[in-house]
Amino acid sequence: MYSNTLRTDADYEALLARFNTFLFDCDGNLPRLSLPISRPEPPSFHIPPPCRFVGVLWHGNRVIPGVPEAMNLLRSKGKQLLFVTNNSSVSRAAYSKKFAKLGIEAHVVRLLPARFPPFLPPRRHRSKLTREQDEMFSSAYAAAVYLKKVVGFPPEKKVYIIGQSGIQEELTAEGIQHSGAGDDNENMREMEFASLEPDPAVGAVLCGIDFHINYKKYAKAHAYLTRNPGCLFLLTNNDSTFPTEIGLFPGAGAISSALVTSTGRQPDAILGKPNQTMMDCIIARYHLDLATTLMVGDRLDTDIDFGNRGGLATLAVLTGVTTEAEIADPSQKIRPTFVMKSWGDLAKLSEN
Ligand SMILES: O=C(O)[C@H](O)[C@H](O)COP(=O)(O)O
Ligand SMILES: [Mg+2]
Repeated sequence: MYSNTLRTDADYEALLARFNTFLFDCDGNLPRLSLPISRPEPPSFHIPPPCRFVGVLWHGNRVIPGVPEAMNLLRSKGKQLLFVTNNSSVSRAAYSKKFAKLGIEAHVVRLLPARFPPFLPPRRHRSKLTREQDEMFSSAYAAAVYLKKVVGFPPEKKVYIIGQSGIQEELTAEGIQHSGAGDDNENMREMEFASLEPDPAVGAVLCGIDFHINYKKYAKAHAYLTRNPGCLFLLTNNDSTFPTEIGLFPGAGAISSALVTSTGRQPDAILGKPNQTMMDCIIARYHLDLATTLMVGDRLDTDIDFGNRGGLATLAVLTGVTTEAEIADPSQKIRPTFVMKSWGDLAKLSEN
């Protein structure tokens, strides 16, 4: 048993009294990605064998019992909620659809479509949220802000993307030109190397989770990274695995490792959890008081390490990738401040 496992109403009340801002991990699955659930919703909440939940808030297309009520309780007490995901496959706006579908209130800015021409969008496309009201942070957004604000990426240069629409839309929203991603989903024909002539405008390769990865994308990224040593090599995140409702599959880190092998280069920056670039963005954007901010996640090597390194208290839930035995293991180097069986357990307080 871990020394600081919360289980009683008094434990939960003390947690709410101590913290004002709650950062939540979200987890991989999204509507278009999770496997279609053909059977009708079972009357009771049934966890299909052989896997457990895969996260903090939801399990595939099903919200973890008690989570919406627990989140409403936090909002009723005036707490600040932020959602932080390493999943770069879709934009933050797409996440807002998932939250709505699962009954979790989340204030997420709406982005322009990836192909939107670079002029002022019509009113219907402009988000009504201010940046401070936006509650969603993704590794794709962190990468776009890093390129814009930290690198000062030249407007005439392009980013070659191994990844999906999430990265395209976040780069477009920051006015950064890009190529690759879905444009290269169709693999090259045998030995058609002449067609891979690199685009001289490319000044960075940005790699994230890509469910349509192929040799053409790897060949183009390899060419950019080896022919021009000045070409930046950036990862949205390097999670080893991607969590789904039927288990773990290769993650963004597995996708980018092929480029590390072929180019002999290490990434110049990795933007997602547990790396602190995203944490620095969040702390600066929301002027967080670290003493009253809690990071809630299910993975020790990303969520909990992210919070620990950022100087936050951390809470590991047991509805995801990490088990209590792993946390309690004396050799475990990444230790959360607290452990809870499920974040949904907090809903009990709203019944009082
Ligand atoms: O491989 C990945 O990209 C990650 O496993 C995945 O997206 C994690 O998402 P998070 O748990 O940070 O919401
Ligand atoms: Mg997670």
